[in-house]
Amino acid sequence: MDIPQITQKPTTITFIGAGNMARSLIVGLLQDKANVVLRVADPDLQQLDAIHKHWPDVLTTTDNLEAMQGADVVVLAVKPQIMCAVTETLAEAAQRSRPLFISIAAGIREAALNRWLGGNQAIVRCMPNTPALVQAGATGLYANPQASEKQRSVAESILRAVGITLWFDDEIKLDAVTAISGSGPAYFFLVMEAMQTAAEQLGIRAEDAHLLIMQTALGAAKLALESGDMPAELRHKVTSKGGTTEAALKVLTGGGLQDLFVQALQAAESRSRELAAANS
Ligand SMILES: NC(=O)C1=CN([C@@H]2O[C@H](COP(=O)(O)OP(=O)(O)OC[C@H]3O[C@@H](n4cnc5c(N)ncnc54)[C@H](O)[C@@H]3O)[C@@H](O)[C@H]2O)C=CC1
Ligand SMILES: O=C(O)[C@@H]1CCC=N1
Repeated sequence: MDIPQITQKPTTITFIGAGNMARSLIVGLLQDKANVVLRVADPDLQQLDAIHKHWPDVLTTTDNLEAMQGADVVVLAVKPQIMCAVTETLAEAAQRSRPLFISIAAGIREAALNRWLGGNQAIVRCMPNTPALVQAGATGLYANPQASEKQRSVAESILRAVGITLWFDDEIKLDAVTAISGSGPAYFFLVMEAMQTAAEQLGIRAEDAHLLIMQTALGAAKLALESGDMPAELRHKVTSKGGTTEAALKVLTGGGLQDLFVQALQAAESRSRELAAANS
């Protein structure tokens, strides 16, 4: 991967928080053989050990400030509920060293982060999703005016190591992105679970049903991505007149599936706004 260098040296990226999302980004960066030095800080020694065992070159520490020293990029990968407490302890150092901050936290606005970090910081907010764990993520990004073009490129390169990226000029759009792709994997998993239960009720063995459903989900996504046809067109191609698919789709649409999705995504978007208001 071609990470644009902020300095002539490798880009030093510090992760504050060594959980699932941080680990997926670390794997992506290492697999891409990016010219980076990686550091991770987390108070949980088990999390640090898990990283050290697999990737001994990644520097690990329980001290956030130590990890941040001299870093070009600081990725804030802790839960939203503790973001305020964590960033306030980084503020003094941030005012001196002025790294690029990348926040992956759901529902924490740039203005709040900036204030907690002492103000006038370069910040990129991202909304990734869990398929980042297998380098198939989708991430929406927003940069504040303090972030330079080079810093935006660095942020994009880091997130591109785990999937596709899409920029938004308006931060508020990240609430919708959270509802669509941030939470989105859960919607598809729910469909898989529902199909699994139904298949077993039709007398198919659990492991056989699982295999058929996973491969069908993978195949449908691949076809939708690669065929050039829109999903509606692909659906029509599966649906023979008077056939089995038509019988099933009648039940799903008759039950109000499309409207349920509108309501579900609206609920997720509103919740993202509520979280932002509660953490501002
Ligand atoms: N799970 C998901 O689907 C998505 C999560 N996110 C965001 O990613 C962020 C991280 O989520 P996960 O990785 O799933 O959580 P996680 O719980 O796996 O990781 C959080 C890590 O932060 C560490 N931590 C706690 N206190 C700390 C402190 N004071 N300093 C440094 N580290 C500390 C914890 O020990 C833990 O290892 C969250 O803000 C979440 O909103 C964003 C998009 C999708
Ligand atoms: O459910 C949540 O709040 C987080 C944000 C997107 C995915 N998980």
